[in-house]
Amino acid sequence: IKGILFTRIWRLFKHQEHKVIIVGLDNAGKTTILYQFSMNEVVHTSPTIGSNVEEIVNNNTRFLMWDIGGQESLRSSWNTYYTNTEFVIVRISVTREELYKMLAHEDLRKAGLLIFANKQNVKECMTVAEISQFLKLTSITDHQWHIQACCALTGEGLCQGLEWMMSRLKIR
Ligand SMILES: Nc1nc2c(ncn2[C@@H]2O[C@H](COP(=O)(O)OP(=O)(O)OP(=O)(O)O)[C@@H](O)[C@H]2O)c(=O)[nH]1
Ligand SMILES: [Mg+2]
Repeated sequence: IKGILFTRIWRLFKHQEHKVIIVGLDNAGKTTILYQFSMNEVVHTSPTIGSNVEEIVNNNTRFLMWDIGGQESLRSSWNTYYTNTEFVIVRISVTREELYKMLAHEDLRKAGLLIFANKQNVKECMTVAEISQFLKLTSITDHQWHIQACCALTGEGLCQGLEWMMSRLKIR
């Protein structure tokens, strides 16, 4: 136990475990994305009350991913997860105002922003270009950001999102 604790603390100390939060409106596919990352599997989900957390290891880089429930009543408590967050993954449906408010939060000053345009297999789904325009992403200059089309059911696009996060860590 002592050993495990020590490793954990050491890791935190060395910043080798990178905290990621996944936020977005309910039904966006956040939990599906989390378990695609951690198990390479589509799990049966029900609306998340509170949060789920999983450790994802990629090339010796450890990410601690928090998937936070997106129902309206839960959104006011998103900010309790912000401390030490290095990356935020969101699905489009967060409105522009909500997104900008979130990025302005002190605890997310240095966080990178990865936007998953999920459910690309759904016809009516907004494209990357439409989402970029809607969220006015090009006006975000104080955070590094990236938008990635994906489909959590097949896992398509998720790796590219993870790779972007890895590349951000390298150049810091
Ligand atoms: N067609 C399609 N359905 C998806 C995709 N990703 C997730 N879903 C489905 O969307 C529904 C909601 O997914 P969840 O992962 O539970 O959504 P959530 O964002 O965690 O929702 P909350 O926990 O309420 O915030 C589920 O039925 C998923 O199977 C996708 O890429 N394509
Ligand atoms: Mg969920």
